[in-house]
Amino acid sequence: MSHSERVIGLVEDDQIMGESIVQRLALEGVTVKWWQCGRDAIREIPVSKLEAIVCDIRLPDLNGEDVFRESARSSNVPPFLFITGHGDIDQAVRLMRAGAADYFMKPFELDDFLIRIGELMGPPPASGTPVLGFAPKMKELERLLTRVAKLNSTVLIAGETGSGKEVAARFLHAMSASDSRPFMAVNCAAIPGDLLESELLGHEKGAFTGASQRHLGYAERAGEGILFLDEIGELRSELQAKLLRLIEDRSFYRVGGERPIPFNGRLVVATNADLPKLVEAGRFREDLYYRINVVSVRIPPLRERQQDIPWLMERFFAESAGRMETSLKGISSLAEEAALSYAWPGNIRELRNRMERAVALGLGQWVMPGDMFPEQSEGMASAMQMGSLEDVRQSAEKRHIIRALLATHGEVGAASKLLGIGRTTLWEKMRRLGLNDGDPDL
Ligand SMILES: Nc1ncnc2c1ncn2[C@@H]1O[C@H](COP(=O)(O)OP(=O)(O)OP(=O)(O)O)[C@@H](O)[C@H]1O
Repeated sequence: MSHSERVIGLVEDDQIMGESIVQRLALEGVTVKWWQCGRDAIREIPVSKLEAIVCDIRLPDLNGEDVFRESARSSNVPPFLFITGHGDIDQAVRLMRAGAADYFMKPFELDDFLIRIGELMGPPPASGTPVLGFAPKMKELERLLTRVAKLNSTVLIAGETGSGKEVAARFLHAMSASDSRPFMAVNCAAIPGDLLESELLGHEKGAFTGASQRHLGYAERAGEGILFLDEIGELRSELQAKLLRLIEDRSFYRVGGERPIPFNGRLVVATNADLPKLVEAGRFREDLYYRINVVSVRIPPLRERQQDIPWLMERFFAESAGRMETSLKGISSLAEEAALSYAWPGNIRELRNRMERAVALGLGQWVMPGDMFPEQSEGMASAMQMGSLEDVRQSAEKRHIIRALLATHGEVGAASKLLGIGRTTLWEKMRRLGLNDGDPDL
């Protein structure tokens, strides 16, 4: 369990028990607000933003049940976990019926107790500002990568070109405990095949003509950090075998080397190819595929997460406008609409490039569709003018809903209030406009 900057409450008068819980949770990155009597707890719980409360049943002034019932009056009561002695078991059961989350009978194993608290707290909340995207799929991906960052297994990131695989790998690195360690990115398709081995694994002096000095490869320079291999599907078969050995033995040989070099890093690989198909075609080793496919995540293409389009447009606009002299003040709604109806085959990279170009060349006050899509501006303008009233209404509605979702960090409930419609109606509209992934709770 690892929960940074998370706070739970503890109502416990026993000094030794209290201290051991506080210290143990501190090791897990959880801060504990500790009260030694019931009245103090009742007063402060409602204003303490707690994710869970651990409460002894016997307290010097009140009973744990009083603390629970008083706190339960507030609308946002965190889950209560009671600590009970043998004599209190009936009361603990009654409290569970009244809505308490669980109880632990003394004496208990602290590790089991911590696991239960971890379950009650749930995964860490996604931070207010998403890094990878606003769309529910991207928020889920962020949560998944945050969890995976704590492990040391190989991660396979699949996704179309330009969809943000490297950005996701860097996010994983930033979320891991070793974020101060190296992140070594290697694009297997960009380095000529005959050079890739020595770039990746290094070489000894004299290993081949021109090898005048020993060279440390990316795998070695990654140290205990991350070795990110992009376009893994492009790896030649000899190198596939060497990579398999690196994963299995956690060591490798520099070209021309006779001594195995330990690999202490974490391997993260990415592909835009369909690896199972490459395996079927005999172009990618099946054993290597299974080795790298321990944890796999897929980055959805931009067309499957339209909520992210206006958000990314604004980010890239601000970025480019901050770098260049421009008369532009912002993005027109027509440009936003055009971007929402475009398929983005080059995904985020294409969006970034198009926005950069628009800012560099745009002459008016607002980025217009023609600035972003010069190759089809005429066609688009006429398609827009000729669109049916229903099409126009739908695209305006879609844009407005996306704006509301952006303003409320993707909270459907809050967005529905902003839009003055019911949550179910908004949900239904989002489904119809292709703005959700089928999970009504997101
Ligand atoms: N969430 C994001 N926020 C801002 N920019 C992003 C995001 N995701 C990707 N980008 C930008 O989009 C471009 C492509 O991203 P990235 O290189 O991570 O994609 P990729 O899937 O690894 O591409 P390729 O398939 O070519 O290897 C980069 O300029 C990157 O900075």
